[in-house]
Amino acid sequence: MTNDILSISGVGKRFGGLRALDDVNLNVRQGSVHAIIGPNGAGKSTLLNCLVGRIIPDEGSVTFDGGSLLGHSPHQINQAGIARVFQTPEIFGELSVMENVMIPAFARKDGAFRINAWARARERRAVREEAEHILDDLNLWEQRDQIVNSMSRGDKRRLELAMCLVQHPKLLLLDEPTAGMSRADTNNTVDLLKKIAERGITKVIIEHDMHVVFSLAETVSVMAQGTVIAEGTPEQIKASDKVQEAYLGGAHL
Ligand SMILES: Nc1ncnc2c1ncn2[C@@H]1O[C@H](COP(=O)(O)OP(=O)(O)OP(=O)(O)O)[C@@H](O)[C@H]1O
Repeated sequence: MTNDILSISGVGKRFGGLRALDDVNLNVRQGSVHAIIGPNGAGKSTLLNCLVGRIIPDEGSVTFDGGSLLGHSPHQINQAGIARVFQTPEIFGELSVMENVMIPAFARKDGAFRINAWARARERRAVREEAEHILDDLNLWEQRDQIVNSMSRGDKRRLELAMCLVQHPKLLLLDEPTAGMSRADTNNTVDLLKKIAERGITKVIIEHDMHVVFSLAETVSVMAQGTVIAEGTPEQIKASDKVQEAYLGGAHL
């Protein structure tokens, strides 16, 4: 399909004798919110690692925005427009909230800073305005001068989301965005993710919390034992016997 921003085809990965990924086929539509769910050990994180260059598949292809991702470093993949929100926030604890958001914003505009002093000043102002806008969107404006180490876990996760958004990714990978959160924080995160949906960024979400999955995703792919066993709308997935079976003994849909 021409409107797929990401196409994963026939991807396989072995760890010793274990087939962590086995002929994975998955397409993500431009602008959609696509969830990948599945019981523990299904291969979700391994697949995500293949998308960001941390793991190289043994076979198959991964195409993003018209080009192959395979053989590229995590940095190159990030530059190509894929940003990942990690399970563990990767932030600079000694710096303020604003400084943390400015770092990836400047990194994105890297080349522009070498032109001349005037262009640099203009760029700096534009970058700051963009950072301010995103902090406001993510309800972090009041905390802009706070040192990150002193923030709550939920606030740190929001900050990390801000740090991803300021890079203007074409594809945002969310790796269990609500892991370890209270129900209230989870609901806030869902609201925030809905709010940023207006930006039209394609999102792939790995998530165990079915409430989150069914509130956000338009398409759900279900993985089990290293492969995609079902795909459909949240309603189709909820009604699928095959999916219920894959989850027996695990999470309930
Ligand atoms: N680096 C590795 N070396 C060896 N085996 C690995 C490695 N990474 C993952 N595995 C194995 O590959 C399989 C898939 O793991 P993966 O972490 O991708 O599953 P998952 O669906 O993300 O699970 P969870 O929901 O528990 O995070 C598991 O059996 C896991 O033990």
